[in-house]
Amino acid sequence: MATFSNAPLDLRRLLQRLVIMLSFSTICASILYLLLGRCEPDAGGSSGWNNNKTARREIFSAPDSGDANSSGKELPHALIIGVKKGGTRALLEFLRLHPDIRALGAEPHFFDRHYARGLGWYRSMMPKALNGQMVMEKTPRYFVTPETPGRIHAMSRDIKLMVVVRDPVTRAVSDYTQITSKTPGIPSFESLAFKNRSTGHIDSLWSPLYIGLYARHLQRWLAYFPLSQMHFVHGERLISDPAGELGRVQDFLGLQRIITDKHFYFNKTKGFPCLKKPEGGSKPHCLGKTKGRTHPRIDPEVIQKLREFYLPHNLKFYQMAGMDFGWQ
Ligand SMILES: Nc1ncnc2c1ncn2[C@@H]1O[C@H](COP(=O)(O)OS(=O)(=O)O)[C@@H](OP(=O)(O)O)[C@H]1O
Repeated sequence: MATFSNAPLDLRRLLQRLVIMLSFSTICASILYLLLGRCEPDAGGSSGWNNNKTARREIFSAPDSGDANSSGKELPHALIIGVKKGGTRALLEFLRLHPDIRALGAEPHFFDRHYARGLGWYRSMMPKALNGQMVMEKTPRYFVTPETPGRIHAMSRDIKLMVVVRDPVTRAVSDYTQITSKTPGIPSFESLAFKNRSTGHIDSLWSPLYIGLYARHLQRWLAYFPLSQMHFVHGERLISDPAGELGRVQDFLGLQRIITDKHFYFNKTKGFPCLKKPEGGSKPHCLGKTKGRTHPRIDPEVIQKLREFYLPHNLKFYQMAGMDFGWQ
């Protein structure tokens, strides 16, 4: 009798337990579903964050690690790609005065020498930047390294590229001066510039001369980037009118013109414009001894021959750069 009268109560308890167990398993299934990522929108979905991530992955072909800006560091938005001995250090040091620019001091040589280290390494080299600050570096060898344009394009197709252009003949002499400072006693500029001096056959593959074949190098960049993404800085004017050149560079970078005349003074001893107050410093500052070396005297006939050699080759370059360099 007692067993019979307790039966509905047991049934109720059993039902209650069943309901609790069912709810519990539904919750577990939902959690599992979420953890397995089944809730992601489909690939064609319009979630901005997700799409951006996919796009970033696609454009980076070098090995990468970690998300962008995970440590306040970002890949560059602009690069000074050349030319060697054009005035690239001066341009970088001047640009550092701008509060919206963060620039790496050393040359990382990522796209020409250390590409295998991957974009994670490259990013880790960059200075920390605040949101909205432009990150940049300079490696003058990029301009003449064949693989570089494609690699930079694979990282970012929107990157802004700057090239400091100097008279190719003076540039060659400057390059040679640097080589002799490191390796004294090498043959003269005049003898290295020619394969055969008596026939006048110029050795265009000699590195100091090869770098000055601006049109040839630019052609490789134009296979990846439109001319509008490149800005040519006049190397000689960077010395005679640094504020003017910097004004045009700031316009190109889409930045406010903050670097002006008031930042520079002409140091007569150095013979170059110097900074009244460099970034992070309080005293006037000129570039070091390796900038502004005294060039050796070169036979004027050789200088003339080199000018004649460069002119037809680089004419197209001067037209495309849209500047009157004055030494064409
Ligand atoms: N403000 C200022 N101070 C000193 N030097 C200046 C400046 N502006 C431009 N220049 C010229 O820069 C030339 C060196 O170019 P780079 O910095 O591109 O050289 S490097 O490729 O990084 O070695 C360097 O070449 P040389 O004169 O042959 O040494 C300078 O002529």
